[in-house]
Amino acid sequence: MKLNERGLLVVLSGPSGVGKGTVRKALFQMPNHDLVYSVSMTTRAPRDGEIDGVDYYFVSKEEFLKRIKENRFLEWAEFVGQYYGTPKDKIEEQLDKGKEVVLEIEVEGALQVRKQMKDAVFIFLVPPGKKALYDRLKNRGTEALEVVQQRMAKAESEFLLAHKYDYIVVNDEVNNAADRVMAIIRAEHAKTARTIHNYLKMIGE
Ligand SMILES: Nc1ncnc2c1ncn2[C@@H]1O[C@H](COP(=O)(O)OP(=O)(O)OP(=O)(O)O)[C@@H](O)[C@H]1O
Ligand SMILES: Nc1nc2c(ncn2[C@@H]2O[C@H](COP(=O)(O)O)[C@@H](O)[C@H]2O)c(=O)[nH]1
Repeated sequence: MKLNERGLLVVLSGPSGVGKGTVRKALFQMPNHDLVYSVSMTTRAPRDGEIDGVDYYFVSKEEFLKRIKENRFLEWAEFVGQYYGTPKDKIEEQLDKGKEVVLEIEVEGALQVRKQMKDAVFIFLVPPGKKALYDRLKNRGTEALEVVQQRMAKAESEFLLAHKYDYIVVNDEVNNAADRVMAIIRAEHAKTARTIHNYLKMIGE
């Protein structure tokens, strides 16, 4: 194994509706990247156009709870009445292949990952303002107004945890935000800590 071969785990997080999915898709359209997206599992119903295995793995609550018991998630959380989790099976394999693995997850789950994956980079996406966040959530039109309010209330507590992240990126304009995230990924990839991790792994420590 070469010293810099292992990939970087990138945790893209932030309040619902800030634009994590939109920015992530812009990121994946950039040339010359080695990113792979970690498809999450959820108990919520698919939205129009969402594809099982692409946007999420959609499962029943029973199936999700069974997988929690079997310890098959890197992290999981209950978010406004539904379960969401990161299947752990492919993550290490992809990192060992040198891929940058992108998780797009809410705050509670991100902080669980922080405890386990010391080499990961944590990015908190913020909106240009709370009104913009509300407008984005409402105009997306995927949730009832009551759920939009619940997600906005959740966002209030999530903003208080932004200091636990390595970077805060403002999603004012999608391509600008994606450029900032890519700059972070490139800079973090080059950091010495990962080289040491890989060196220890290489010599079997
Ligand atoms: N920079 C931006 N300017 C204006 N609208 C945006 C911007 N980024 C995203 N949006 C819009 O905001 C809405 C929410 O975006 P998106 O679904 O990507 O958010 P999210 O953070 O992934 O949400 P969730 O956490 O609920 O999955 C979408 O309708 C999207 O088109
Ligand atoms: N902790 C986790 N959170 C996740 C995961 N996958 C998605 N999410 C986050 O949940 C909320 C709601 O998502 P939505 O698709 O219903 O709008 C949002 O913040 C997602 O980023 C996951 O695997 N773990």
